[in-house]
Amino acid sequence: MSKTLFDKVWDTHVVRKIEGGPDVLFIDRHLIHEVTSPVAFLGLKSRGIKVLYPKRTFATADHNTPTINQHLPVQDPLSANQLKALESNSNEYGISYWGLGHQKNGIVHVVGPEYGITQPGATIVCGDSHTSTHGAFGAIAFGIGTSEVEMVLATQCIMQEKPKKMRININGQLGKGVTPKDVALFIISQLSTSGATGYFVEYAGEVFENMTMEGRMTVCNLSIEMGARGGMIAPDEKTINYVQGREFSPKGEAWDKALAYYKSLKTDSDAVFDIEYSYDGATIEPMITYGTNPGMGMGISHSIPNADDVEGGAASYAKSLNYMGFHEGESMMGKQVDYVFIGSCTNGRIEDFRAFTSIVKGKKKADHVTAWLVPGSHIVEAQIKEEGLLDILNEAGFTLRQPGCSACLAMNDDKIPAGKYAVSTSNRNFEGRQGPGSRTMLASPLVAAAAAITGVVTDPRTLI
Ligand SMILES: CC(C)[C@H](C(=O)O)[C@@H](O)C(=O)O
Ligand code: SF4
Repeated sequence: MSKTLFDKVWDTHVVRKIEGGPDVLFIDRHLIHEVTSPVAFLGLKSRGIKVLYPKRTFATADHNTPTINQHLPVQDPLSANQLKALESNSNEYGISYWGLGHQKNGIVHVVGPEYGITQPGATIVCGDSHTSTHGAFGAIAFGIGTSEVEMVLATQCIMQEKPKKMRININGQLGKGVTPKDVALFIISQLSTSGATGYFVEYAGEVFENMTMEGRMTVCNLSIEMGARGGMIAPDEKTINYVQGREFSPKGEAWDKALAYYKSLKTDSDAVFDIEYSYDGATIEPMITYGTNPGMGMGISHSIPNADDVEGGAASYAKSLNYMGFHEGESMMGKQVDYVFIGSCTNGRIEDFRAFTSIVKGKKKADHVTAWLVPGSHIVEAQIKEEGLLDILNEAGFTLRQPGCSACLAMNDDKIPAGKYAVSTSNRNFEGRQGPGSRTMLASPLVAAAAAITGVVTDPRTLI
């Protein structure tokens, strides 16, 4: 029978089928961080259970970590406790632990691919919704809850209902200044934040084929923001070149075997999806969000829609615009910007910093803008320095912080103050997401750079 990419990976990992119930899936790699793992370990301890395959689990500290002075002790007691718990649990159970200050430390979804933990055709889970990022490699990767983290630690398996299958096809060429982030925000604006609920998405077509691995990660990362269980892209030469030779990638004979598997990971031409959507890449503009969920996005040259033209209740639409201090029919161009944040597992990779730098080069940061530039990992941080980007950024009035989730969810000190406007390359613009009362406009690194230079929302195409 014809199979989709998703079917092929799923079926390879089913250890047991429960009649009328979920499948039991083997999990190849399990990523953990300080927020969602402590309670899972407590559960193991209370039941006297060991971690079945500690070498398949990898721990990094990212959500609560400061992005300056990482050599100093963490002040906030809750964060300090969670970080301590991650360290002691990892040590106790023989799990690789990349804590604060460790050379491999960084955002879980950035370091996973960098060290080859992420593999094509693998099953990857983490107690974190943006685990969908790893689908960029043709893996089935999804976020799980804390009780499931405990289940995976104990059994290396998880019980899952097989989701429905969606394919999103985008062909054509992207225009100038249109990045993978814009593609993702465009899709979410079309489907809404619940449009893919219950589905696992495959992204297909020229636009995704032409993307770099970093770009594919950005797209898959945002799958969860339209409600999907995850998103994936078939591995190709680019994927294989990226993966080969990384620390935790297979080597020697194991690599040859893996390669044969990777090459089989394509949707059969006559395979059927439960639903398909198709768009023309040439119609996508640089995007920006104007509301309080990632589906409230539009092409930067458009006007904020009228309540009548959007799905969902008028009352919640009005509440959202009111929170943002925006009005129906307005242009976003020229809107005040107080903060610019580039970073997160969505856009904290080297390519994002290259894009940001390409715009700010030879210009100066607007005086009133506070800019937080936060690399996703130490590798990204080192690349920024090695490639000379840091010099250009410093010259333009920017400084670089240390890796971590930072203002993406503001669990550390990087909080946008109440009422202030941030153009952010992260993934969520919920009320208070970047700090109590903060107002977030999600956008690409190019839009963020244009805002940082001009101090207002600006179409980056005018600066390229
Ligand atoms: C803290 C964690 C559970 C959460 C998630 O699952 O996504 C966080 O990473 C986020 O982005 O909101
Ligand atoms: S960078 Fe943001 S979205 Fe990604 S894992 Fe951290 S908090 Fe979650």
